[in-house]
Amino acid sequence: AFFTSPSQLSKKQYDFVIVGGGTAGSVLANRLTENSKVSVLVIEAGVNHQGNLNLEVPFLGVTLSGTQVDWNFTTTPQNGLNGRVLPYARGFVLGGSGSINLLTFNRGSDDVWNRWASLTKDQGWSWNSVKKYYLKSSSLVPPADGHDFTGQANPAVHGNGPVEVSVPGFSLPIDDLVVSTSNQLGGRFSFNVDFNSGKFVGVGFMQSSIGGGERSSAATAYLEPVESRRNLDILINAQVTKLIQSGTSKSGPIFQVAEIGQPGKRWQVMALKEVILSAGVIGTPQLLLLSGIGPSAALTSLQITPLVDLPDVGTNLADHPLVPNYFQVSSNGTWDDVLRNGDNFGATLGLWQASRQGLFVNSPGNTLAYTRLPANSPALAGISDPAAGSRSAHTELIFVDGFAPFGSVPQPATGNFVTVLTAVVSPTSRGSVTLASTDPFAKPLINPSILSTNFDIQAMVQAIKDAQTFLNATPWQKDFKPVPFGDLANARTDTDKASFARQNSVTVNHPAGTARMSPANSNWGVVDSQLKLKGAQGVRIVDASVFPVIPECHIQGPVYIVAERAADLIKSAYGL
Ligand SMILES: Cc1cc2nc3c(=O)[nH]c(=O)nc-3n(C[C@H](O)[C@H](O)[C@H](O)COP(=O)(O)OP(=O)(O)OC[C@H]3O[C@@H](n4cnc5c(N)ncnc54)[C@H](O)[C@@H]3O)c2cc1C
Repeated sequence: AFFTSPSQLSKKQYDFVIVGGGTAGSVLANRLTENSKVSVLVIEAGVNHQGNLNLEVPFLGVTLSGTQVDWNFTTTPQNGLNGRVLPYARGFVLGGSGSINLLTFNRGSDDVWNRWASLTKDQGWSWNSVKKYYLKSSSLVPPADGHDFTGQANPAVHGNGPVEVSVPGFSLPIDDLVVSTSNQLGGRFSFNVDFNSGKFVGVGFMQSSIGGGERSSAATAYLEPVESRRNLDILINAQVTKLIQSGTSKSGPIFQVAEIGQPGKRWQVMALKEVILSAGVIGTPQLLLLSGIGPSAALTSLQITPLVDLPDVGTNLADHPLVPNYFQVSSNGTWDDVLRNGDNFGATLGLWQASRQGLFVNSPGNTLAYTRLPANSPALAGISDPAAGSRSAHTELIFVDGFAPFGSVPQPATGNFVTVLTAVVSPTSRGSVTLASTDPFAKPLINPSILSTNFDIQAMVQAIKDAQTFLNATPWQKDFKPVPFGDLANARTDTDKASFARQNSVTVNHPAGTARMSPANSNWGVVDSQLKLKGAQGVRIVDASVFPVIPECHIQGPVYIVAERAADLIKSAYGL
C-alpha cells in the first residue's frame, strides 16, 4: 500500500525496513518482495515521482536541481574552488537521485570491479561475478527514433533487466564531427563502440537510462511495477531521524528500530530481520551519526552518546569535478535557440508530448570521450596511477551541441555554441559529511574537497587542453569553426587553465564512499563486503556510500549492480 503520513501505517513491524526509496532502495523493494512471505516497508523522505513532467522528459532533467524534488544541499566553501560554495543536488523523490539525474548509464570497466574485489577481499565484487547483476538490472532498447544503431552500441554485452537504456534517439549535427575527429586523431581518442563492454576508454555514443523517449529510473522500472504487491508498503514524505538500539548481541548493539520524524512528532517501526539504509551518500552517514554510530570523539563533542565507534563514517567522500568549456561556433546547427525562444521550446516540448520524438528525447550530450592521461602527464608525477587499471580513464569529455548552462555563466542572448564538459573521473581528492547539528532536520556539512589535490587539478587542465585539441581538428573547421568563449578564451597557459578550472568547476553529482565497504576483519571501512554494518547487528547499507572507491564512470549503473547483489546477499542470508 501507499502512504503519505506515518500515522496511516497499519503495521508497526516488517521483515525489512528500507530507509530511502531512491535508486538502490527501489531495487531492494522490488527484489525482496518477490517472495510474497516477506514484508517490506520503504520510507522515503521526499515526494512521489509521478505527475512531474520535467522528471519524465530526458532533456529537461537539467531543470530539476534546485526544485522541490531536490534536497537543495550546498557544500561548505571549497578551498580548491577559490572558496566558492556549490549547490549539491540529491533527489528528494521516489527513485532518488536517479529520478533527477542526467541519465548517462555506465557500468564501469572490468578494472573498476576487479579493484573492488581486491580492496574488499571478496571475489563476489569482481567483474565476472557482478556481470549477472548488470545483465539483471538493465536492457538495451532501440533509440526513440528507431534508427539502426549498429556501430553505436553492442547489444551482445547488454542484459534483460527493467531499466531501459538506449543510444541517443535524436541525432545532432556534431555527432558525425565527433566520430570523424575520433577516426582522424585515433590514439587516446580512438572510437569505442560500447563503453559498457568492459573497456572504458575512447570516444563513443552516450548510453542513457531512456526508453521510448522517457526517463527510465528505479522508480519507474523497479518500484511502479510492484507497487500493488500486498507485502510492500511505501511511505513517502517521511524522514527517518535515527536508528534506535533495540538490543545487544555478540557482534554489538542491535539497531532494528527506525524512528520517523516530523518536527515535534516521532513514530517508530521495527524491522524483524534488518533495517536497510539506502538513504544515499549524504543521508546514510547523517543517519548513522545521529544514531551514535561513527567517530566516537566527534560524536561526544556533539553530545551524542557513541554506541559504535566507526571512524570512517562520513569520511572518504569522493566526487567527479566538472568544468563547462564553451566554444562559439559559426554554424546554426546547435540547439541554443530552443532554450532562448519560447515558441521553439514549446514546439519541441509539444513534439515530445505528441510522439516522444525530437531533441527532448535525449539528455544534453549525445557523444563523449573517456581518456587516459599521457604517460608523461605532470598529474601522474610522483604518484601511483589512481585509475583502476589501463582500461579505465582519468578524464571525460562530453560533447554538447549548444550552450549547457551548468556552471555560473548564463546562456548568452545571442550566438551558437558547443560545450565540452570536462571531468576528472579518477579523482584523488577526498572530503567528508559531518553533522552541523544534532537536529535531524538541519542540513549536514558537505565538503567534497573538489580539486584539492595536484592530480585533480592537473588532470582537469589536461582535459581542458584535450577539449581544445579535439575541437581544433579539421572536421570542425568546415561549418563549425569553434572558438573558445568567455574565460576559456583567456586561459592560454596551463596556469591560466588551472585558474579557469578553479573558478568554473562544479560537480558531475557523483558523490560516493561515505560508508565504504572493506574486508570484514579490517580496521577501516563502515560495512563488510556483505554490506553489513560493522560492530553492530541488524543493519545493512545499500547505496553509493558503500563504494570502496569512486568508479571511473557515471555511477548510477554501479548503484544498480550493488543493489541487485545486495538483494541476493540478503535473500541468501535468510534463506528466502
Ligand atoms: C543532478 C544529478 C545528475 C546526475 N547525473 C548522473 C548521470 O548522468 N549518470 C549517472 O550514472 N549518475 C548520475 N548522477 C548520480 C546518480 O544518480 C546517483 O549516484 C545515484 O542515483 C545514487 O543512488 P543512491 O541509491 O545511492 O541514492 P539516492 O538515489 O539519492 O537515494 C537516496 C534516497 O534516500 C532518501 N533519503 C535520504 N535521507 C533519508 C531519510 N533520513 N529518511 C528517508 N529517506 C531518506 C532520499 O530522498 C533519496 O530518495 C547524478 C546525480 C544528480 C543529483
